[in-house]
Amino acid sequence: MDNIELRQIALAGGTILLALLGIIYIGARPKAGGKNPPGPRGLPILGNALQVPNQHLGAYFRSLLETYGGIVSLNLAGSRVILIGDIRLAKNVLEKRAVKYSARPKAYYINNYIDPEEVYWGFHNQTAAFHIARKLTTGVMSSVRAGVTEPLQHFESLRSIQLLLNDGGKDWLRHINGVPASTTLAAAFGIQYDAPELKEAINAVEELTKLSAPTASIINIFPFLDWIPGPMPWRTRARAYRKHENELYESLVREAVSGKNSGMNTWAAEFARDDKPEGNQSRFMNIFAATAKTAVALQSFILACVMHPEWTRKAQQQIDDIIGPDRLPSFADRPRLPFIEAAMRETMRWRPGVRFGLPHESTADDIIDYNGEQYFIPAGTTVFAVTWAIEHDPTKYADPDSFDPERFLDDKGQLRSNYETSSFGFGRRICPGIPFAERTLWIEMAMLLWTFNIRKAEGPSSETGLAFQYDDSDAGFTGNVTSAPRDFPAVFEPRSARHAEVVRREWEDCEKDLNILLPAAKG
Ligand code: HEM
Repeated sequence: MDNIELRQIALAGGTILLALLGIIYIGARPKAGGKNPPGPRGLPILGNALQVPNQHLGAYFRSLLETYGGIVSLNLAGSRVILIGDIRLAKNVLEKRAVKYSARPKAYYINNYIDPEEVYWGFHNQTAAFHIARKLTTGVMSSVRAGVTEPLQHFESLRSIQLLLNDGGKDWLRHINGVPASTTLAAAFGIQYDAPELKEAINAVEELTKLSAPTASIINIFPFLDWIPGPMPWRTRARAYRKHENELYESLVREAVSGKNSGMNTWAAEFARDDKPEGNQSRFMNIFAATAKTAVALQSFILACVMHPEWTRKAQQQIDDIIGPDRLPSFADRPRLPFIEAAMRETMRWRPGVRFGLPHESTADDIIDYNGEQYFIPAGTTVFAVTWAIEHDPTKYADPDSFDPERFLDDKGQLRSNYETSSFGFGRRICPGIPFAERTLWIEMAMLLWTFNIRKAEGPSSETGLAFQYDDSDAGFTGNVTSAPRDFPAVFEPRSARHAEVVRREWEDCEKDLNILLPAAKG
């Protein structure tokens, strides 16, 4: 849903509403028993639509929450939006009242053309299909929790580390992005990191991301245009995408279930098994090609190493004390390396990849109590839990823009027990991929810190002739639904010749065959 342009959509939506219906806007009025949450004053008809920026929506939402408190109401040309900037309230609404707050707002182009069969179940409401897909995902994630994918995740991280060693970080973004992409697609479909299908699957997700943006098609704004018969551009593009996508995923699932990858314990094989009560559900596998959010977290981690290197010395000290210079970290070391865990939590807090979560939609009228006030939330309200505000609440996180993993550690250097985060969403729609994402992040961060000192590139850039200006403010990040650091150079220096030699040796000796890394269950 990148390139979101709420303002344009709301503006056009509001205008068309007026023109077609000729109604006089009466505003989103409070009902008996509760008032509207506070928010900026809007215009007649358009409400706040003209105030909403096209980019950096997360920053705008955060500034509103700082001005008005932990809950803000916006009226986008008649559509009601609630922003939440307080984790207690987010849990109270999206978790305790999940029955009312777990739908997704509908998008015309996605629902009617891009994904009419609702296989990308994260976009859609809680239908029977959604419950089946979610249950199966919880099932594969329980084997992830049990460690089934850890050998694969260890291998993929080691692969990226030796690539970084070989080029000193010249192509670091590609190597780092490759980790979540090939780990997820191997676990899901058994795709090898060098298989052509990997690139194809990533391209298909990129196209889906574009097509699912609210601005992807004029019919999101003017659905009545869809009455025009014939080969309109939105139909042609969606049809081409669907055809290519169906062929791609059918072949990925076929290879995983009965073809060359069928010797592996993949999620596709699990979804396709027809001896379970739900039968073969492999059509829900497409969603697992999305790996961007994990990649963004790794990019932000590299930015934190480059711009705020002070903390890396402490992390490396702990790694040296526990592991020493003769081997790389492995998952077995995780309980003894709380600093890495804290650095991972701080990365997710400091520059969350999804700055205002994914929208939930309420399905029944509700009244919520907050700070002594009662607020009325009508059915059909879009609710955003704004991570960018929640994770930067100065009453909870001192100096919230500084990168400081130690805020998650107690006096003895152990992890504090009260950890909670908004970065993965809430309630019935909370990210089901957390166990997999966390393992990918942890092992990659541990290996990077063991092997390298990661620093800024010095000297003038060959392209501009000027020193590169590093920037961790909003301007240094893309301002879409997924907020990633803009490209920046980084140098990956091995901490010693010994460290480099150990990486090369472990890479040479490690198991590389996915059939062995992900063995199919016997019997
Ligand atoms: C650092 C990495 C990740 C982040 C920050 C992240 C974040 C999120 C967020 C914020 C949501 C929306 C939650 C809500 O609506 O309340 C979500 C949904 C989802 N995520 Fe993740 N995610 C990550 C990695 C993954 C991975 C690795 C997978 C799968 C292997 C995954 C699968 C999903 C799915 C299927 C949904 C839709 C759930 C639903 O609608 O019920 N995510 N994620």
